Amino acid sequence: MQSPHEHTREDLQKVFDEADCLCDEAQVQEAIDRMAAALRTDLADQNPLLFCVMNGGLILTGQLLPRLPFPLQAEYLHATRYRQETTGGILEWKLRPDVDMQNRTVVIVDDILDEGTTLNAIADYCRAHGAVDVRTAVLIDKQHDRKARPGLKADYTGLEVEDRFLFGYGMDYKGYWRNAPGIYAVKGL
Ligand SMILES: O=P(O)(O)OC[C@H]1O[C@H](OP(=O)(O)OP(=O)(O)O)[C@H](O)[C@@H]1O
Ligand SMILES: Nc1nc2[nH]cnc2c(=O)[nH]1
Repeated sequence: MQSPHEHTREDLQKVFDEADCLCDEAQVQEAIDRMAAALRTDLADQNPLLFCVMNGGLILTGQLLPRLPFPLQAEYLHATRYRQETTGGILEWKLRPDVDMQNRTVVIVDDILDEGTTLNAIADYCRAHGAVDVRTAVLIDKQHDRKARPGLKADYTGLEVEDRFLFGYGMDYKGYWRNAPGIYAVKGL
């Protein structure tokens, strides 16, 4: 793995400056509003247990939670498949959830459903640990035919985006630019 110091501030700024903005902040905010409305309709009386999938799910979770004004329990877990690379490998658990899921409605919140392996594995883990209803929520669904199962979708999706390497709103470019205020595609990727 590269040390962060191998990426200079100038190089990282160039990645941002040359990237294509696929969805601006207003579009992302509208998408989060729509997701929150659907979650309120479906889950307000379910006392759900919501997991933020670190690190990428951090921003979506942080922006969804204040839009969900009903009793829910918020926790986090950490699973990674890409580390700081642009292609995925085997799912690695960095922190498994440490909370009783027996008979709970669980909502898993992540930034992106790409191939779907990460969300599938987390959902299976929650069901195996007693969750009775597992819902998945992602800001981005990347459009291609490499899904872990044909037609795989999250229960709640913010935006459908073309098959490029993306950063922003939680998604990283080599550990950077999770803070980019929109959905960006790296030039040439
Ligand atoms: O649908 P998939 O092909 O499985 O990819 C999606 C996953 O990839 C990213 O995580 P990553 O492993 O990069 O970890 P991060 O959240 O720390 O960036 C993203 O946050 C999702 O969890
Ligand atoms: N940052 C980032 N992480 C991902 N994980 C799966 N696909 C992507 C992507 O396009 N960008």
